[in-house]
Amino acid sequence: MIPELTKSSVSMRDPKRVEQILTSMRNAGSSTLQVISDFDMTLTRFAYNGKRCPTCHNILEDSKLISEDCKDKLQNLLETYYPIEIDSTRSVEEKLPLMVKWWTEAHKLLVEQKIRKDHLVRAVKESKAMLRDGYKQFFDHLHQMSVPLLIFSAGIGDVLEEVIRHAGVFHPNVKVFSNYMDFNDSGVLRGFKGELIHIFNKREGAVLNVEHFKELQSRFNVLLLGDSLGDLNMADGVMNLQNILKIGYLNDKVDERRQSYLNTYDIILEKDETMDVPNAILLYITGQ
Ligand SMILES: Nc1ccn([C@@H]2O[C@H](COP(=O)(O)O)[C@@H](O)[C@H]2O)c(=O)n1
Repeated sequence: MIPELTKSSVSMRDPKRVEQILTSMRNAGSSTLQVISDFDMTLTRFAYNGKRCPTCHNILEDSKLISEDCKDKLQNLLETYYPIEIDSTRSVEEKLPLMVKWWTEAHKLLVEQKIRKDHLVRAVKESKAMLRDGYKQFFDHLHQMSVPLLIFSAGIGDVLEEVIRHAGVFHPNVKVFSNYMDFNDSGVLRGFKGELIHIFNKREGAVLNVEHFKELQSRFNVLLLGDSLGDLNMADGVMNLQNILKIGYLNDKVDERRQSYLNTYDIILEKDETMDVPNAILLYITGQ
């Protein structure tokens, strides 16, 4: 049906069900579709030439905007909490308070650095952040077909926006839910706006943004892209949901986590740094 689904990186728990969902979504047409995607390590690459690529937080951590002492502290936090984030032996209940602690401590350290809003452009430009291969086709196709793309990220909204603006794909059909920085009148970081979004509270974030989903009521078919089990809840605010196809990038600790991803995502992409499969699926659904 879609040749890319036979790639060696692709696994499916129930290929027949995937086929049924795809047929249903294609028959309903692109006017009924919305795409909801995570950002870090889903739209961005996990690794390039064997080296880890940065998340939104890492872009700041690696930049000249942060003192060496602060870099060490943020690195310690990463080394402590990232292994917990991806630990398949711990429950979400056990991880949740630890994730809140990680995000809260990291944001406090960033605020202490008195980061200037007008320096973010340069930090992104000088960073090693990379969108996945095929990103341009993904963003441009959704734009051409007027399909809304919601990027739902526990990263930093201001940095995320700059990454996609820098790549020339921040089209008007893109909306972002994320942690946005709060700058004072002089353009200096003084905190973060609204409720904290971390990887395990995207359900609450989705429900809080009811107005967005109300506007998209007629788009009852959802293509969801994520890289963590927390991303599975990103579509919880969608109204009149009829079909949802969940694609999960499995980037790290692949053998330990394969079964839980197979149980929860419809399609999993193991160590696949491309947008080939989402792009092929979008072309199919939109009848191109
Ligand atoms: N201080 C931090 C906190 C989180 N991260 C990573 O960011 C990712 C969250 O962003 P999504 O777009 O994937 O929702 C998450 O996977 C954390 O590993 C970080 O790098 N530093």
